[in-house]
Amino acid sequence: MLTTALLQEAVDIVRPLLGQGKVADYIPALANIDSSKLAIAVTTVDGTTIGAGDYLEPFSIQSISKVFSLTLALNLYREDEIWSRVGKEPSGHSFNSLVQVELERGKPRNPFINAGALIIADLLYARSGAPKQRMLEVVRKLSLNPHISYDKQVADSEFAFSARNAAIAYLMKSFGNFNGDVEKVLKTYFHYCALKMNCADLSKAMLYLANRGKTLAGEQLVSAVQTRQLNALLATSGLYDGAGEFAYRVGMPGKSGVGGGIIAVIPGDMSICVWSPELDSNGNSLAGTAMLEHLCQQLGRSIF
Ligand SMILES: NC(=O)CC[C@H](N)C(=O)O
Repeated sequence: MLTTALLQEAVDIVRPLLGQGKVADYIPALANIDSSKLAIAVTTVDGTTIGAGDYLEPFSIQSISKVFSLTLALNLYREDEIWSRVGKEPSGHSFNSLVQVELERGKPRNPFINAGALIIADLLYARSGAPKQRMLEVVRKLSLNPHISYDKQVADSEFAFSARNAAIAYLMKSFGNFNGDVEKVLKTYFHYCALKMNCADLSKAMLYLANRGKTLAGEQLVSAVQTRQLNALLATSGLYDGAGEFAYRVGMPGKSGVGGGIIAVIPGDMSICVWSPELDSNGNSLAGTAMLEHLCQQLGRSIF
């Protein structure tokens, strides 16, 4: 049964794994994080949120933001306008790979690797006035927390070390698959990555994925069919090159970020967020995955 005690048990059981992973160090703002943080929160479709560990402490959500941006794009564009520019297939390459973009002539495999998320940011930049402000409004509304904000230091630091993402964007531009000004779109993308949220905020914000598109506040954000499609993409591509391992061990649609957060969903039931900053070799939270594995075993739940 889902109880706070079960969540506390998940936190306690993975603590010995600390030290086995590696904190993201491509920018100083992330490298300096306290690697002993451990947190889990769950929001159920009846609207209840429970948590354990450091679940009220905000962290950098990083690539988890790619779920919000794709959702926003689905609100602003017809499906064919999105899927003509980015695919729906697992990449089989690291999340920030350039090679595949070159080989596949500028069309990224899916919206959850960096190249694909940059296409989505390009779309949002083109059609939503003030795309940074819009995103803030959306996540604040989804999590019922008006205090969520961007971590300026992380956003600026990402931009200062943006060579690889800039290279990906320019390469896509060279193939005619990138319309906006690269630096402006990059800044938008980095701000999304620099959103600061805690596990409770994220589990609440992702409830629509477990609730046929309906948010915690009761609004229909995307249709039930779009929700199913989002979950399918998360199950196949949300954990990058670790998606197969994650499906095997956890068996839920999910999305990770290099800040050490992972969100996961049991459709019809609950949305979950875990956080532990140390990452495995695919860039997914090592102890976070183990917490989810423990939870799904104890609950006897999986989508498979
Ligand atoms: N996997 C991630 O969380 C990557 C996000 C990171 N800001 C990047 O663009 O490289």
